[in-house]
Amino acid sequence: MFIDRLIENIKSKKSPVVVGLDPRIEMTPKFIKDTAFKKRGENIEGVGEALYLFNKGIIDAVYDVVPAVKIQVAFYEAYGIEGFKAFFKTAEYAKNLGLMVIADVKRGDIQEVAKMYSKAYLQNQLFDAITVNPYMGEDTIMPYVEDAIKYDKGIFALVKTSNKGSKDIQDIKTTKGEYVYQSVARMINRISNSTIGKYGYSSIGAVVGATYPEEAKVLRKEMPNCFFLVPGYGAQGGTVEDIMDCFDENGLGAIINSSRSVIYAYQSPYWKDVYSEYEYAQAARAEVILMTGMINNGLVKRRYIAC
Ligand SMILES: O=C(O)c1cc(=O)[nH]c(=O)n1[C@@H]1O[C@H](COP(=O)(O)O)[C@@H](O)[C@H]1O
Repeated sequence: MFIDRLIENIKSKKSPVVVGLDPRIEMTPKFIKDTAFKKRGENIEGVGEALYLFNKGIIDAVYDVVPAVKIQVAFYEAYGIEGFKAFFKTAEYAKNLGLMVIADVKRGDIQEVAKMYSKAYLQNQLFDAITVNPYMGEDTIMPYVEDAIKYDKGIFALVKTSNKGSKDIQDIKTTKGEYVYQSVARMINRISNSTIGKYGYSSIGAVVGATYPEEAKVLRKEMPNCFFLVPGYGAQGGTVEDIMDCFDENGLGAIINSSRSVIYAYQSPYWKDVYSEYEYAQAARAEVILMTGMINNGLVKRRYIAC
């Protein structure tokens, strides 16, 4: 089952860290752009090649220390077909090195359309899981749930997102006296009952932002079946302390995504005097190892089991 494989990958890598492959061409090291543009031209094909080469370097540097990567489709979709090629090639490269691949596509639409999104990603062997947006209602996420079960995949449904404006809608009080995100959490936790693995978690998980630790603490209790995908660590301000309540006492229950803080670690004040842009991938590895150590340290301090 997807969730059991994810947990076993976390245990074997001793890390709950997910590297977010969200590459920006303007932040790509010059030596990579030079190589890509020489090969494919200084055009959209060259951009696609540069994004792929950048990702390949990061994957080579981290595949043995993290369980999964998350590839946010917008960074590729922006470059049309060439961007999509880089997206799929990146997924394939990561998969071949044993990483689990989360396609961050945040889909949501009426059932008939959702079926096609599900066909595109959950029925594609390159992807282990996708992110979905459940705010259009239960019927709209059922095609993903059905495919997750049928094709042994996972989904992470947005519950409490990391952005500032997540309060605008998600924190509205309902007539039942709870927040909208709690109603969504209840719906997802109920649906997740249909596919529980041997560690007690479901392949139907939730996205909970690192930037809302109080809400995460409540949600950990209200969604006992659901593994959390936690974005917002690092660049968006989430800290180790902020994510601790996303875990259970066995050190399970959450994977922590960091995109910018890892892939551009070589530009950060912390690493910029240590690694040059030629060593961007080593810097990403150093950052991932540091992040893993800090999280495991935090878990041990709580007397939880480390990953
Ligand atoms: O679903 C997500 O992954 C997601 C949900 C959310 O609430 N907030 C959020 O930032 N994300 C994603 O997590 C990543 C965050 O990137 P960094 O801020 O660079 O670490 C991006 O790929 C976002 O699309």
